[in-house]
Amino acid sequence: MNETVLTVEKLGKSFKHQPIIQNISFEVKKGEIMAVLGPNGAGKSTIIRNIMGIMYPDEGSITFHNSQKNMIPRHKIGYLPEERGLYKNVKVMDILLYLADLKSYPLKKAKERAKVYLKKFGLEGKEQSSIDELSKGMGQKVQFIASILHEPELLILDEPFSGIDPVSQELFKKEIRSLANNGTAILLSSHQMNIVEEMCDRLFMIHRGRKVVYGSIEEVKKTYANFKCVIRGKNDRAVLEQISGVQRIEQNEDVSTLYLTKDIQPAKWLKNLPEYMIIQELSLDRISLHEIFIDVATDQNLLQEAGENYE
Ligand SMILES: Nc1ncnc2c1ncn2[C@@H]1O[C@H](COP(=O)(O)OP(=O)(O)OP(=O)(O)O)[C@@H](O)[C@H]1O
Repeated sequence: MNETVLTVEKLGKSFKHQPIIQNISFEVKKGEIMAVLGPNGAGKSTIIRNIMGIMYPDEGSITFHNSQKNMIPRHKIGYLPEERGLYKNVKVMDILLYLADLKSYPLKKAKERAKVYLKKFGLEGKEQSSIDELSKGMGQKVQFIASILHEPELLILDEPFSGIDPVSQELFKKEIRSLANNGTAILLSSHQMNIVEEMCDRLFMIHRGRKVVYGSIEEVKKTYANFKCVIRGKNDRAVLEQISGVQRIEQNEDVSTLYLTKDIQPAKWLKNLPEYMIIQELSLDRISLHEIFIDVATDQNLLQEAGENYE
């Protein structure tokens, strides 16, 4: 088991006596990508700001390795805030070196790494351009480079993919994965569920400031009905209700969606479908993280297996 880099324990924060986050506990381990998810206003940035010391928690503790609060070594943390923006009239290389220097990172090494990363992100030749001469996406790339230049042990990325094109998204994804493979602990907040599903190891989902889901992507999917089967064809609900392994049925005109219990074996289940069923089209897919998110965020709680209480 990898060593724990960040421990957030029972974190609580209120604004004007209104609780914003409550009893938030999770860990980020060396070499893993942990996602913090939740609908707008759920409290993701508040958690991140408390970790970064931009805000102080009312309750709970934040531990980096074994050191708490003001002992947290800031130079070992990289942070890409939700609010983008670097000094506008400063040159790209100058800002990168200045920020690395603030983290006490050696100048020569910072310059070498800056060149490598600028090339990687297609910004070769832009070293002497000022930030306001760059496009928004280019500026974001520079800010991302600034967050990783000093080789942080913990990297916190608040919505790293917002506002960047699909090609650049691939570059970001590749780089984030490679940093994790080299041991960086990564905490990432994003609204793009497909990306989270694809690249994160574990996730922590909050809703109205409280934990709703925490675990590996696999564990989370197991907690929710595993597969869904979509059938096009006019079938009576009564017929569908007799099929074993069906947890819940949704019908919309001729399309029926069957949410299946997690104990079914897909091939066996398909084989046992009644012969008299009308099937024009059929698909069997895993529930996506996107669907789980919508289920949680809209308070439906329909996808979670009946009787399960996810802890
Ligand atoms: N400084 C503040 N004063 C008062 N309320 C605040 C402050 N900062 C955040 N809030 C409130 O706390 C709640 C959580 O905000 P937060 O920015 O953490 O959400 P989020 O999950 O990051 O949302 P989004 O996905 O929209 O970025 C919101 O209701 C917000 O209005």
